[in-house]
Amino acid sequence: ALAFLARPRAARIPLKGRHVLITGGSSGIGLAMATAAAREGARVSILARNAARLEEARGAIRAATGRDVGVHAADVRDADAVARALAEAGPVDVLVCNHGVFVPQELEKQEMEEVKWMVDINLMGTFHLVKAALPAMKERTKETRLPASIAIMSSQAGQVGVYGYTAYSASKFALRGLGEALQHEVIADNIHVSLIFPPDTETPGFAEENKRRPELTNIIAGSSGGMKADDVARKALDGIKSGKFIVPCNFEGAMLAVATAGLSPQSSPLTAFLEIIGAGVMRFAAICFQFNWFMTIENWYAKNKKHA
Ligand SMILES: NC(=O)C1=CN([C@@H]2O[C@H](COP(=O)(O)OP(=O)(O)OC[C@H]3O[C@@H](n4cnc5c(N)ncnc54)[C@H](OP(=O)(O)O)[C@@H]3O)[C@@H](O)[C@H]2O)C=CC1
Ligand SMILES: CCCCCCCCCCCCCCCC(=O)[C@@H](N)CO
Repeated sequence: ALAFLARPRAARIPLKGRHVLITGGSSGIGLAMATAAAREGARVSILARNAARLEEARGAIRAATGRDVGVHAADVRDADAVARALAEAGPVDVLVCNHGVFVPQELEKQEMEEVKWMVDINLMGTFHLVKAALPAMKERTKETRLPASIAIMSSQAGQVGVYGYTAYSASKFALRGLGEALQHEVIADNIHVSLIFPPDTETPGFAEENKRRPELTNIIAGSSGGMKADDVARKALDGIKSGKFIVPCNFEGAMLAVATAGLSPQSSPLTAFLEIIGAGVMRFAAICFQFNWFMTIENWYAKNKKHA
């Protein structure tokens, strides 16, 4: 029955010879994805703010793959700049909205300016990109008759709220709402939406984050094993190519995907089956994880009150 029910229908989305545009492609996960996509024979464009870092990435990708990538300097917060960059880059087959910023801090201590900055880049920036890319993407799927993809980089902090991440988690949860609704709107044009949910990943951005990370954020996020950017990039591209809506990256991520399946689209009958069978068990696991996290918080506050 699930083979009949599962929607949208499974798709294979090839990368070879197609135009893949990756935001945040000058660093970390985005750079790893750009390199892997170029290696697979895609025509790759990368977009970020800093032109010097973009050129550096272009050199690194050329050294690693022998392929040249297009670079576009734009701030995703600037809708006009994004539209200009997309016009310059030409029609996209696979749009990867990977750009993102993260500064963890208890909300009480975090300036509203920093909260707005994270929401503006992580959430509003993704709206700007999709709006700018969609018209030409639709034309292109009509012409080529090949399925296209809009991939959005969330985070495991976009599946479960984590201490120190009120702003970041909010921006990443929001991307899921955007993605679920968008999938309804673009399926008629043969466009598949993928949401990617990595755990802590070794990147320049993560090294920066660690300088300011509250101890409790560290402990709770540590419930999921860390990954290397190349491995996240591999999982992300495989997920995109098979048109998966939810793309987990490690074992804990696979459990989280079942625990938070909700009303998400599911094209795989096998995964749908695992979600149905696993629902009760994973809810129990989730209760255990939350018990553990609340105990950790309680103990940490009891210990640190003495110093206050
Ligand atoms: N590393 C991790 O632990 C995890 C990361 N993620 C997510 O993965 C994505 C990539 O993270 P990671 O590789 O660590 O990040 P990095 O900080 O290493 O790289 C971020 C990239 O985004 C670009 N970027 C940032 N702000 C803007 C902007 N306003 N406009 C255009 N481009 C921008 C940066 O370039 P520039 O500064 O030049 O604009 C850079 O290329 C993010 O969405 C992040 O939330 C999810 C889970 C875990
Ligand atoms: C029911 C089963 C539960 C399974 C285990 C749950 C583990 C949850 C851990 C959440 C980790 C959040 C990491 C965020 C990383 C990130 O986005 C930052 N580094 C910023 O980039």
